Amino acid sequence: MAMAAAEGSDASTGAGRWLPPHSPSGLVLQTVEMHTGGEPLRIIPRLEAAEEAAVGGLSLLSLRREVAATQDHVRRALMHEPRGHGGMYGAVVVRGAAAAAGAHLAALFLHGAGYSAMCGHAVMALGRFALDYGLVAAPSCPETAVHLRCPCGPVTAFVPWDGHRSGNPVRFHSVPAFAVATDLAIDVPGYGKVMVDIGYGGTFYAFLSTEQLGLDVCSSKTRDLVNAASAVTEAVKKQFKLHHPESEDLAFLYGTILTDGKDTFSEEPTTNICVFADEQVDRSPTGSGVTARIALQYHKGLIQLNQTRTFRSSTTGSLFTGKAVKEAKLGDYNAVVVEVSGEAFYIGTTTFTVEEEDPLKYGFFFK
Ligand SMILES: O=C(O)[C@H]1NCC[C@@H]1O
Repeated sequence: MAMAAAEGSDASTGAGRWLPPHSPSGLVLQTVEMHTGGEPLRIIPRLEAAEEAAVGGLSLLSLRREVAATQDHVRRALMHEPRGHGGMYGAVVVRGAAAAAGAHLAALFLHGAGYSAMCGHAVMALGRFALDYGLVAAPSCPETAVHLRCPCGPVTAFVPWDGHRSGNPVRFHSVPAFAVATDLAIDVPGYGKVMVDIGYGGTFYAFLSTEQLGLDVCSSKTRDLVNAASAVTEAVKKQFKLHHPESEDLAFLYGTILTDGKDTFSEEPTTNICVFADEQVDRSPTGSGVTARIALQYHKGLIQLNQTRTFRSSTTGSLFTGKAVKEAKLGDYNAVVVEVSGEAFYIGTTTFTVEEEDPLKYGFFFK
Protein backbone atom coordinates (compact mmCIF):
# COMPACT_ATOMS: atom_id res chain seq x y z
CA MET A 1 0.00 0.00 0.00
CA ALA A 2 1.25 3.44 -0.81
CA MET A 3 1.03 4.69 2.77
CA ALA A 4 2.92 1.80 4.31
CA ALA A 5 5.57 1.94 1.63
CA ALA A 6 6.02 5.68 1.98
CA GLU A 7 6.59 5.29 5.71
CA GLY A 8 8.96 2.35 5.44
CA SER A 9 12.70 2.32 5.09
CA ASP A 10 14.51 1.58 1.85
CA ALA A 11 15.44 -1.86 3.17
CA SER A 12 11.89 -2.86 4.09
CA THR A 13 10.14 -1.41 1.08
CA GLY A 14 12.76 -1.52 -1.65
CA ALA A 15 12.19 2.17 -2.29
CA GLY A 16 14.34 1.90 -5.43
CA ARG A 17 11.48 -0.10 -6.89
CA TRP A 18 9.36 3.04 -6.79
CA LEU A 19 10.88 3.91 -10.12
CA PRO A 20 8.84 2.27 -12.88
CA PRO A 21 10.51 0.36 -15.72
CA HIS A 22 12.64 2.85 -17.60
CA SER A 23 15.47 2.99 -20.07
CA PRO A 24 18.68 2.24 -18.12
CA SER A 25 20.61 4.59 -20.39
CA GLY A 26 17.87 7.20 -20.50
CA LEU A 27 16.86 10.18 -18.44
CA VAL A 28 15.95 10.03 -14.79
CA LEU A 29 15.21 13.60 -13.79
CA GLN A 30 14.44 14.77 -10.30
CA THR A 31 12.70 18.06 -9.93
CA VAL A 32 11.48 20.39 -7.23
CA GLU A 33 8.12 21.91 -8.11
CA MET A 34 7.12 25.42 -7.08
CA HIS A 35 4.83 28.19 -8.20
CA THR A 36 5.00 31.94 -7.89
CA GLY A 37 1.68 33.71 -8.18
CA GLY A 38 0.32 30.64 -9.96
CA GLU A 39 3.10 30.42 -12.55
CA PRO A 40 4.82 27.02 -12.29
CA LEU A 41 8.52 26.56 -11.79
CA ARG A 42 9.91 23.08 -12.37
CA ILE A 43 13.42 23.24 -10.91
CA ILE A 44 16.00 20.78 -12.23
CA PRO A 45 18.58 20.92 -9.43
CA ARG A 46 21.27 19.21 -11.50
CA LEU A 47 21.75 18.47 -15.19
CA GLU A 48 25.03 16.65 -15.78
CA ALA A 49 25.54 17.93 -19.33
CA ALA A 50 25.11 21.54 -18.20
CA GLU A 51 27.59 21.03 -15.36
CA GLU A 52 30.12 19.54 -17.79
CA ALA A 53 29.71 22.49 -20.15
CA ALA A 54 30.09 24.91 -17.24
CA VAL A 55 33.49 23.40 -16.38
CA GLY A 56 34.78 24.97 -19.60
CA GLY A 57 33.99 28.38 -18.08
CA LEU A 58 31.23 29.26 -20.56
CA SER A 59 29.20 32.38 -19.78
CA LEU A 60 25.57 31.68 -18.95
CA LEU A 61 24.52 33.01 -22.36
CA SER A 62 26.95 30.62 -24.07
CA LEU A 63 25.82 27.83 -21.78
CA ARG A 64 22.26 28.57 -22.81
CA ARG A 65 23.25 28.12 -26.47
CA GLU A 66 25.12 24.88 -25.66
CA VAL A 67 22.24 23.38 -23.67
CA ALA A 68 19.78 24.39 -26.41
CA ALA A 69 21.96 22.64 -28.99
CA THR A 70 22.63 19.43 -27.07
CA GLN A 71 19.99 19.02 -24.35
CA ASP A 72 16.82 20.30 -25.93
CA HIS A 73 15.18 16.89 -25.46
CA VAL A 74 15.37 17.51 -21.69
CA ARG A 75 13.51 20.80 -22.04
CA ARG A 76 10.90 19.21 -24.29
CA ALA A 77 10.48 16.20 -22.01
CA LEU A 78 9.90 18.38 -18.95
CA MET A 79 8.00 21.33 -20.42
CA HIS A 80 5.71 19.61 -22.92
CA GLU A 81 2.94 17.09 -22.37
CA PRO A 82 2.55 14.53 -20.89
CA ARG A 83 5.02 15.57 -18.14
CA GLY A 84 4.38 19.28 -18.55
CA HIS A 85 1.67 21.39 -20.15
CA GLY A 86 1.22 24.45 -22.36
CA GLY A 87 2.00 26.81 -19.47
CA MET A 88 4.96 24.93 -17.99
CA TYR A 89 8.12 26.82 -17.04
CA GLY A 90 11.43 25.49 -15.73
CA ALA A 91 14.87 26.35 -14.43
CA VAL A 92 18.08 24.32 -14.67
CA VAL A 93 20.37 25.07 -11.73
CA VAL A 94 24.02 25.08 -12.85
CA ARG A 95 26.30 24.87 -9.82
CA GLY A 96 29.49 25.22 -11.83
CA ALA A 97 28.28 28.47 -13.41
CA ALA A 98 27.35 29.86 -9.99
CA ALA A 99 30.79 29.06 -8.60
CA ALA A 100 32.49 30.68 -11.60
CA ALA A 101 30.42 33.84 -11.16
CA GLY A 102 30.81 34.01 -7.39
CA ALA A 103 27.04 33.62 -7.02
CA HIS A 104 24.98 31.31 -4.82
CA LEU A 105 22.96 29.98 -7.73
CA ALA A 106 23.04 30.21 -11.52
CA ALA A 107 20.09 29.19 -13.65
CA LEU A 108 18.96 28.69 -17.21
CA PHE A 109 15.27 29.32 -17.82
CA LEU A 110 13.13 26.97 -19.92
CA HIS A 111 9.67 27.32 -21.42
CA GLY A 112 7.57 25.58 -24.05
CA ALA A 113 9.39 27.13 -27.00
CA GLY A 114 12.96 27.57 -25.78
CA TYR A 115 15.15 29.42 -23.30
CA SER A 116 14.65 32.88 -21.87
CA ALA A 117 17.10 35.47 -20.55
CA MET A 118 15.29 36.53 -17.39
CA CYS A 119 12.41 35.31 -15.32
CA GLY A 120 11.22 37.17 -12.25
CA HIS A 121 8.77 34.58 -10.98
CA ALA A 122 11.56 31.98 -11.19
CA VAL A 123 14.00 34.24 -9.33
CA MET A 124 11.57 34.51 -6.39
CA ALA A 125 11.14 30.73 -6.24
CA LEU A 126 14.86 30.07 -6.72
CA GLY A 127 15.67 32.52 -3.93
CA ARG A 128 13.73 30.30 -1.53
CA PHE A 129 15.14 27.12 -3.09
CA ALA A 130 18.72 28.37 -2.63
CA LEU A 131 18.17 28.75 1.11
CA ASP A 132 16.13 25.61 1.75
CA TYR A 133 18.46 23.40 -0.30
CA GLY A 134 21.64 24.65 1.32
CA LEU A 135 23.14 26.68 -1.54
CA VAL A 136 23.82 29.60 0.79
CA ALA A 137 26.47 28.66 3.36
CA ALA A 138 25.41 30.94 6.20
CA PRO A 139 21.95 32.44 5.72
CA SER A 140 21.13 35.35 7.99
CA CYS A 141 17.91 36.12 9.86
CA PRO A 142 15.46 37.65 9.25
CA GLU A 143 16.38 38.03 5.57
CA THR A 144 19.18 36.72 3.36
CA ALA A 145 20.47 38.23 0.14
CA VAL A 146 20.76 35.43 -2.42
CA HIS A 147 23.02 36.25 -5.35
CA LEU A 148 21.79 34.69 -8.56
CA ARG A 149 23.32 34.63 -12.00
CA CYS A 150 20.72 34.73 -14.77
CA PRO A 151 21.45 34.77 -18.52
CA CYS A 152 20.72 38.53 -18.52
CA GLY A 153 23.20 39.16 -15.68
CA PRO A 154 23.41 39.31 -11.88
CA VAL A 155 20.17 39.43 -9.91
CA THR A 156 19.78 39.58 -6.12
CA ALA A 157 16.83 38.04 -4.28
CA PHE A 158 16.06 39.05 -0.70
CA VAL A 159 14.48 36.09 1.06
CA PRO A 160 12.97 35.86 4.56
CA TRP A 161 14.84 33.24 6.64
CA ASP A 162 13.84 32.21 10.18
CA GLY A 163 16.90 30.07 10.85
CA HIS A 164 15.23 26.88 9.55
CA ARG A 165 13.24 27.65 6.46
CA SER A 166 12.64 30.38 3.93
CA GLY A 167 9.44 32.38 3.67
CA ASN A 168 7.60 35.08 1.79
CA PRO A 169 7.42 37.67 0.39
CA VAL A 170 10.56 37.40 -1.72
CA ARG A 171 11.80 40.55 -3.42
CA PHE A 172 14.49 40.91 -6.04
CA HIS A 173 16.60 43.53 -7.79
CA SER A 174 17.23 42.71 -11.42
CA VAL A 175 19.68 44.08 -13.96
CA PRO A 176 19.14 47.78 -14.81
CA ALA A 177 15.83 48.23 -16.64
CA PHE A 178 15.13 50.82 -19.32
CA ALA A 179 12.60 52.26 -21.75
CA VAL A 180 13.44 51.44 -25.36
CA ALA A 181 10.59 53.17 -27.17
CA THR A 182 7.37 54.91 -26.20
CA ASP A 183 4.27 55.51 -28.29
CA LEU A 184 5.69 53.56 -31.19
CA ALA A 185 3.14 53.17 -34.01
CA ILE A 186 2.82 49.55 -35.13
CA ASP A 187 0.49 48.10 -37.78
CA VAL A 188 -0.99 44.90 -36.42
CA PRO A 189 -2.70 42.80 -39.09
CA GLY A 190 -6.32 42.24 -38.13
CA TYR A 191 -6.23 44.94 -35.44
CA GLY A 192 -4.99 48.08 -37.21
CA LYS A 193 -2.54 50.69 -36.02
CA VAL A 194 -1.70 50.64 -32.29
CA MET A 195 0.77 52.52 -30.10
CA VAL A 196 3.13 50.37 -28.08
CA ASP A 197 5.85 50.98 -25.54
CA ILE A 198 8.89 48.72 -25.48
CA GLY A 199 10.76 48.15 -22.24
CA TYR A 200 13.64 46.00 -21.00
CA GLY A 201 13.55 44.23 -17.64
CA GLY A 202 16.19 41.57 -18.27
CA THR A 203 14.27 40.75 -21.43
CA PHE A 204 12.27 42.89 -23.88
CA TYR A 205 8.48 43.28 -23.90
CA ALA A 206 5.98 45.33 -25.89
CA PHE A 207 3.24 46.93 -23.78
CA LEU A 208 -0.12 48.31 -24.79
CA SER A 209 -3.61 48.71 -23.38
CA THR A 210 -6.24 46.19 -24.41
CA GLU A 211 -8.55 49.11 -25.20
CA GLN A 212 -6.52 49.73 -28.37
CA LEU A 213 -7.33 46.19 -29.49
CA GLY A 214 -11.06 46.37 -28.73
CA LEU A 215 -10.58 44.07 -25.73
CA ASP A 216 -10.66 44.28 -21.93
CA VAL A 217 -7.79 42.71 -19.99
CA CYS A 218 -10.10 41.94 -17.07
CA SER A 219 -13.09 40.47 -18.89
CA SER A 220 -12.11 39.34 -22.39
CA LYS A 221 -11.56 35.66 -23.06
CA THR A 222 -7.96 34.61 -22.52
CA ARG A 223 -7.90 33.08 -26.03
CA ASP A 224 -8.78 36.49 -27.54
CA LEU A 225 -6.12 38.23 -25.44
CA VAL A 226 -3.53 35.63 -26.47
CA ASN A 227 -4.36 36.02 -30.16
CA ALA A 228 -4.13 39.80 -29.98
CA ALA A 229 -0.92 39.84 -27.93
CA SER A 230 0.70 37.31 -30.27
CA ALA A 231 -0.25 39.40 -33.31
CA VAL A 232 1.36 42.43 -31.65
CA THR A 233 4.53 40.46 -30.88
CA GLU A 234 4.83 39.31 -34.49
CA ALA A 235 4.20 42.83 -35.83
CA VAL A 236 6.73 44.46 -33.48
CA LYS A 237 9.34 41.85 -34.41
CA LYS A 238 8.88 42.75 -38.08
CA GLN A 239 8.66 46.51 -37.67
CA PHE A 240 11.18 47.34 -34.93
CA LYS A 241 14.79 46.27 -34.55
CA LEU A 242 15.89 45.61 -30.99
CA HIS A 243 19.41 46.16 -29.78
CA HIS A 244 20.94 45.31 -26.41
CA PRO A 245 23.98 47.31 -25.26
CA GLU A 246 25.82 44.23 -23.94
CA SER A 247 24.90 41.25 -26.09
CA GLU A 248 22.95 40.61 -29.26
CA ASP A 249 21.95 37.29 -27.64
CA LEU A 250 19.67 39.38 -25.43
CA ALA A 251 18.16 41.39 -28.29
CA PHE A 252 14.91 39.53 -28.79
CA LEU A 253 11.28 40.38 -28.06
CA TYR A 254 10.12 37.85 -25.46
CA GLY A 255 6.46 38.79 -25.57
CA THR A 256 3.68 41.33 -25.30
CA ILE A 257 2.03 42.47 -22.10
CA LEU A 258 -1.52 43.73 -22.43
CA THR A 259 -2.59 46.14 -19.71
CA ASP A 260 -5.58 48.08 -18.43
CA GLY A 261 -3.67 51.25 -19.36
CA LYS A 262 -3.41 52.42 -15.74
CA ASP A 263 0.19 53.62 -15.88
CA THR A 264 -0.09 56.82 -13.84
CA PHE A 265 0.79 56.28 -10.18
CA SER A 266 -2.07 55.00 -8.07
CA GLU A 267 -2.44 52.85 -4.95
CA GLU A 268 -4.88 50.69 -6.94
CA PRO A 269 -3.57 47.56 -8.65
CA THR A 270 -3.10 47.61 -12.41
CA THR A 271 -4.08 44.43 -14.25
CA ASN A 272 -2.09 42.79 -17.04
CA ILE A 273 -1.59 39.57 -18.98
CA CYS A 274 1.78 38.53 -20.35
CA VAL A 275 1.87 36.39 -23.50
CA PHE A 276 5.43 35.26 -24.10
CA ALA A 277 7.48 32.80 -26.19
CA ASP A 278 5.11 30.83 -28.42
CA GLU A 279 1.71 32.06 -27.18
CA GLN A 280 2.48 30.97 -23.62
CA VAL A 281 0.45 32.70 -20.90
CA ASP A 282 2.07 33.75 -17.64
CA ARG A 283 -0.18 32.93 -14.69
CA SER A 284 1.66 35.48 -12.54
CA PRO A 285 1.92 39.26 -13.08
CA THR A 286 5.38 38.59 -14.64
CA GLY A 287 8.42 39.71 -12.67
CA SER A 288 10.52 40.78 -15.65
CA GLY A 289 7.45 42.49 -17.13
CA VAL A 290 6.83 44.45 -13.93
CA THR A 291 10.52 45.45 -14.02
CA ALA A 292 10.26 46.72 -17.60
CA ARG A 293 6.92 48.47 -17.02
CA ILE A 294 8.18 50.30 -13.93
CA ALA A 295 11.17 51.46 -16.02
CA LEU A 296 8.76 52.78 -18.66
CA GLN A 297 6.57 54.49 -16.07
CA TYR A 298 9.62 56.08 -14.47
CA HIS A 299 10.95 57.18 -17.86
CA LYS A 300 7.59 58.84 -18.63
CA GLY A 301 7.55 60.64 -15.26
CA LEU A 302 4.46 58.73 -14.12
CA ILE A 303 6.06 57.42 -10.92
CA GLN A 304 8.83 58.54 -8.59
CA LEU A 305 11.61 56.50 -6.99
CA ASN A 306 10.26 54.26 -4.20
CA GLN A 307 6.60 54.68 -5.15
CA THR A 308 5.20 51.16 -4.97
CA ARG A 309 2.74 49.93 -7.56
CA THR A 310 0.74 46.72 -7.40
CA PHE A 311 0.40 44.51 -10.47
CA ARG A 312 -2.38 41.94 -10.83
CA SER A 313 -2.45 38.96 -13.16
CA SER A 314 -5.71 38.80 -15.11
CA THR A 315 -5.42 35.00 -15.20
CA THR A 316 -5.16 34.17 -11.49
CA GLY A 317 -5.60 37.48 -9.68
CA SER A 318 -2.17 36.99 -8.10
CA LEU A 319 -0.26 40.14 -7.12
CA PHE A 320 3.32 41.41 -7.38
CA THR A 321 4.51 44.83 -6.28
CA GLY A 322 7.20 46.87 -7.99
CA LYS A 323 9.09 50.10 -7.46
CA ALA A 324 12.11 51.85 -8.93
CA VAL A 325 14.74 52.02 -6.19
CA LYS A 326 17.60 53.87 -7.87
CA GLU A 327 18.80 55.30 -11.14
CA ALA A 328 21.44 53.40 -13.11
CA LYS A 329 22.94 53.18 -16.60
CA LEU A 330 23.03 50.30 -19.05
CA GLY A 331 25.17 51.21 -22.03
CA ASP A 332 23.83 54.58 -23.17
CA TYR A 333 20.42 53.99 -21.63
CA ASN A 334 19.29 55.86 -18.54
CA ALA A 335 18.02 52.94 -16.54
CA VAL A 336 16.59 52.13 -13.11
CA VAL A 337 17.06 49.31 -10.65
CA VAL A 338 13.60 47.94 -9.94
CA GLU A 339 12.51 45.95 -6.91
CA VAL A 340 9.79 43.36 -7.50
CA SER A 341 8.12 41.44 -4.71
CA GLY A 342 5.84 38.40 -4.67
CA GLU A 343 5.18 35.02 -3.09
CA ALA A 344 6.58 31.65 -4.15
CA PHE A 345 5.49 28.26 -2.78
CA TYR A 346 6.69 24.65 -2.91
CA ILE A 347 4.20 22.18 -4.31
CA GLY A 348 6.21 18.94 -4.38
CA THR A 349 9.01 16.97 -5.93
CA THR A 350 8.92 14.62 -8.87
CA THR A 351 11.08 11.95 -10.44
CA PHE A 352 10.57 11.66 -14.17
CA THR A 353 11.66 8.66 -16.21
CA VAL A 354 11.70 7.75 -19.90
CA GLU A 355 11.06 4.45 -21.66
CA GLU A 356 13.22 4.09 -24.74
CA GLU A 357 10.47 2.64 -26.90
CA ASP A 358 7.97 5.41 -26.06
CA PRO A 359 7.43 7.30 -29.34
CA LEU A 360 6.45 10.37 -27.29
CA LYS A 361 9.28 10.00 -24.77
CA TYR A 362 10.43 13.59 -25.20
CA GLY A 363 6.91 14.98 -25.09
CA PHE A 364 4.56 16.58 -27.56
CA PHE A 365 3.25 20.08 -28.04
CA PHE A 366 0.27 21.42 -29.92
CA LYS A 367 -1.70 24.64 -29.96
O1 LIG B 1 8.07 36.42 -14.11
C1 LIG B 1 8.67 36.42 -15.18
O2 LIG B 1 9.51 37.28 -15.45
C2 LIG B 1 8.44 35.29 -16.14
N1 LIG B 1 7.27 34.48 -15.94
C3 LIG B 1 7.07 33.71 -17.17
C4 LIG B 1 7.56 34.64 -18.23
C5 LIG B 1 8.65 35.47 -17.59
O3 LIG B 1 9.89 34.90 -17.88
